[in-house]
Amino acid sequence: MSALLSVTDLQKSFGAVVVADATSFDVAPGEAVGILGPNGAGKTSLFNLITGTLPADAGRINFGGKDVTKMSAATRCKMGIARSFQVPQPFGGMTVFENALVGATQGAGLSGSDAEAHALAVLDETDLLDKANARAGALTLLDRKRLELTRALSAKPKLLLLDEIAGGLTEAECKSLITTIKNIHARGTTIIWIEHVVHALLAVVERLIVIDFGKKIAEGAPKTIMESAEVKEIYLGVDPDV
Ligand SMILES: Nc1ncnc2c1ncn2[C@@H]1O[C@H](COP(=O)(O)OP(=O)(O)OP(=O)(O)O)[C@@H](O)[C@H]1O
Repeated sequence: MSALLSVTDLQKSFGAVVVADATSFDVAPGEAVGILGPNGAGKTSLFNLITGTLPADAGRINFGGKDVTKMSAATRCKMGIARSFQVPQPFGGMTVFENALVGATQGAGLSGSDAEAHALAVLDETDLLDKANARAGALTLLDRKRLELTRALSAKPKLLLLDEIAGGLTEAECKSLITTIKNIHARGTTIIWIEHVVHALLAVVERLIVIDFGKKIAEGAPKTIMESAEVKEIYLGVDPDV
């Protein structure tokens, strides 16, 4: 099956800081892929490049068989790429429902009762329905994370990019979020998930990509990757000879 997302020889630097160094990988429709790497490795920058908020210096991004490298972030969102942010970015003065409605209208292109019905269905899926009328700025951290998920999902994405959505949660909160993400994946949404909470990632993804200094240093089955000496050394700071 052809890839939903194809990243080829992607290059991006901020002065001397290289955040994407000849990065290439494919993601198949329906797959869940995890991205690991130390702080500052370029993981969030990779999402910015894929969503189009950051222009690439060189290389190509194909989505759904189309070259989107030069397309705007708004166009890519309408084509089906949506993300959650590491630091939740709700419209704080709006209600939870209104936040979901923004994604349904602006991202998914729905209007009227169709947009409202979709926003409510997503809030049900993300367990926020009982807080639909709460002001987004007043939510707990878990619910702000759930709202990030809601905002992304309400745009009806084919590809959902999750940026450290489990960070800062308690074990119990993390477990409940994993269940929600598993359900989203099970109904066919393709996921790329950046996460430092490794056990959360491993509960969902089928493949791991590890990046360091903008370079892909490993890619493969989660078990193989987590056991590789190179990854232990670079990512976990473990000396393979000890
Ligand atoms: N707009 C920018 N201008 C200059 N430097 C930037 C910019 N955005 C990111 N950087 C730098 O690029 C590097 C990679 O940042 P990025 O946020 O992509 O890393 P990350 O892997 O997501 O890190 P973390 O795990 O801490 O979130 C960092 O050194 C960061 O300071």
